[in-house]
Amino acid sequence: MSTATVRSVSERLSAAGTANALELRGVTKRFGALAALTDVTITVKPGERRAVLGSNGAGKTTLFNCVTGDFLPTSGTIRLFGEDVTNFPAHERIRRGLRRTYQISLLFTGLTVFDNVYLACRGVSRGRFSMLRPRKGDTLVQSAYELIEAVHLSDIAQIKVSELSYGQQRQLEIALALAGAPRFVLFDEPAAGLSPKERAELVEILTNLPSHIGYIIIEHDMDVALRVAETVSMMHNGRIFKEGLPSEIESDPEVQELYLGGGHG
Ligand SMILES: Nc1ncnc2c1ncn2[C@@H]1O[C@H](COP(=O)(O)OP(=O)(O)OP(=O)(O)O)[C@@H](O)[C@H]1O
Repeated sequence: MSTATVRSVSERLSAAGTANALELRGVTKRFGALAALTDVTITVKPGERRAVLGSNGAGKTTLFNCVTGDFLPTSGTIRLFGEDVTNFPAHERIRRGLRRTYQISLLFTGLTVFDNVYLACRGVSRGRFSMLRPRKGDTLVQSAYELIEAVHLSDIAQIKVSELSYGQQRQLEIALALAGAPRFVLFDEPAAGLSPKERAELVEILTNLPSHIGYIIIEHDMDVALRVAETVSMMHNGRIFKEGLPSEIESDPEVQELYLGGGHG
């Protein structure tokens, strides 16, 4: 890692607060006899960008589902910005600044890019049941346009989602996840199905997110993951077996054997 990168990372971390963004301690999740997660302990600092990598069935999605509250862990604790949220429902975690994207699309394809983002902004703000049309000067309108710009879709803000390319739809999904000023985002395979050009754009979008927003990215594309993450956790069979900097992970023989050479994905 270069000196410039190290400096910008530490500056960002100190600007983002003191409590850890996310802390998992001894998290186990069983489905009947199957342990999808076993004794998972992870600490992510505020503003930190972490990749969680591992082969199919390693437990990555289950990890996300435990963090969001879609699943309750069988044992262990989960803290979000210092608060124990282990038994909190998903909406309480969203209120505390947690967001996620999904592998499946949740877009309204008959609406425009702007309408999708505006509705997401309304959905996480007060007065969301108002039937009034958005007005110029409305702060939510401004927020929606800022998010659209952040994901490089300004030129097509008034285009219907059904007319967007697959890559543009994935970019829009990132904008939806960013609605309502999140502090921590879980990105679930955002590069899946993207062309090389779209992947490069994704890398740019993620690396240019506001500095206080930390995230975990699950990604099968090692190249994307290692470029957008500052730290990496490797999973196998429901356990974290290695953590390190992208450069350390990339050159680690055990990782190479289990993941890079093992026909993952
Ligand atoms: N709801 C569920 N009920 C039963 N078993 C489940 C459930 N969800 C996940 N599993 C099992 O838990 C294990 C971990 O699955 P998980 O989806 O978390 O892995 P993953 O690392 O996300 O894999 P992939 O990269 O293929 O998405 C797998 O053996 C899977 O079959």
